[in-house]
Amino acid sequence: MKTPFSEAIPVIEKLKENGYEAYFVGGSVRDLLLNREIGDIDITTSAKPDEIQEMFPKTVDVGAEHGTIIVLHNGKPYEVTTYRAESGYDDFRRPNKVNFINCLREDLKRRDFTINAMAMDSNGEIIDYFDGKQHLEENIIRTVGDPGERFNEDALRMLRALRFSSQLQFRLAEEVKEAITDHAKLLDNISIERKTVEFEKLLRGKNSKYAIALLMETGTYTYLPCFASKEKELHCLQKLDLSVLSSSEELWTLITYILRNVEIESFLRSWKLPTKIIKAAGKNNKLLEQLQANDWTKFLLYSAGLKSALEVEKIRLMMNGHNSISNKLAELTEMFHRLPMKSRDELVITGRDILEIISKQAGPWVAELLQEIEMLIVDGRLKNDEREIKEWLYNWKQEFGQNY
Ligand SMILES: Nc1ccn([C@@H]2O[C@H](COP(=O)(O)OP(=O)(O)OP(=O)(O)O)[C@@H](O)[C@H]2O)c(=O)n1
Repeated sequence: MKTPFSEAIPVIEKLKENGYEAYFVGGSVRDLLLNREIGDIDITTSAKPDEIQEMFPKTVDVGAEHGTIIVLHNGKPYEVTTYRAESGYDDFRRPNKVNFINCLREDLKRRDFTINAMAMDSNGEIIDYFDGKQHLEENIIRTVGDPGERFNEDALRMLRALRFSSQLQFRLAEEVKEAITDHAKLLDNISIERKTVEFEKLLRGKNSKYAIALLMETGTYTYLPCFASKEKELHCLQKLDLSVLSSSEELWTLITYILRNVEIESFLRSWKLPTKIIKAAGKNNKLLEQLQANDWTKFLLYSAGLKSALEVEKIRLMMNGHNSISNKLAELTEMFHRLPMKSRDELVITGRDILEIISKQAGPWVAELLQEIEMLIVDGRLKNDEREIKEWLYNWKQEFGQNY
């Protein structure tokens, strides 16, 4: 049977044939031992970036200065990174100065958590210098060595600790929690893009409730854009089962809905989110507002479109503590499919047709009339048929035409 690892073995073998050491490392080894779905496969090696590039026909230089080259094998990308070693990456440019053979331990020592600091050779043998396996069994997150040192090397690791606690449903070791509390301020130096990725994963993990509690307990939440005084809102997020969310659009719609008083666009821009998400959250919040007064009507569903309608409905159901969300969403989907028309593109007449029949000067009234026709069709009171609509327009002209 092909597994993500067996497909990657030729990459390791090639490195070894050329006299280098090479191992699987990091998250993929952790996830294999946890029986979780395997994400990206990372390989660590004693070969230097230029040597990796020479050995494989298809490579992408994604950060040779940090020792990382992507190797494409059978169309799949593998991140191949030269051992991180004490002497630093600078030595890649002076290839004869360092010999990376036997530096695996050094490499693993520089990783964030013991559960992420295991390697696996091409025979499936696990190399575990820092008790990662034991900590996996104990469901605990511990740093490799001193937590303060690891967080000083990269402050994002503090948010990673919280995100893993949520995704894997692991506890944070007491000394890790304390070090995060002491070093939280270092998060000021971390780019917002990196924080956003971790925050999303943290919220969408299985134990977001615990991770949000940790955000508050360690004070790290104050280093997230616009969250400094939002304890009440974080408590609110904590009460929800966020694992039902299936997209970033849904997540950020929910967050902005809970925050209520923020200016949505500038808030989301401060998280450097893509325009697509900013637009969706803005539109969805307007819908949520409309739905506070009334339930779905055919026309509201039509105007929203199925994608937004489902996003919004899921959030409404979550907030109301509903426990049969998928049934309700299926009902709404059915209601959408029963609509006589699903989008304006399907409308068989245009503003030009209206002008021809009514023969008055163009103005906002044309768009208003088009919308009225759309509403009647969506409501099932008029057929989306050219002849019928034109007949309706002639009648309209007779009745109201003079007043326009
Ligand atoms: N700030 C970081 C980021 C990553 N790593 C190391 O690099 C590996 C790969 O990192 P990444 O791909 O970001 O995360 P994964 O652990 O693979 O987890 P996931 O794929 O679920 O994001 C980690 O396992 C860890 O050993 C680290 O030490 N410090």
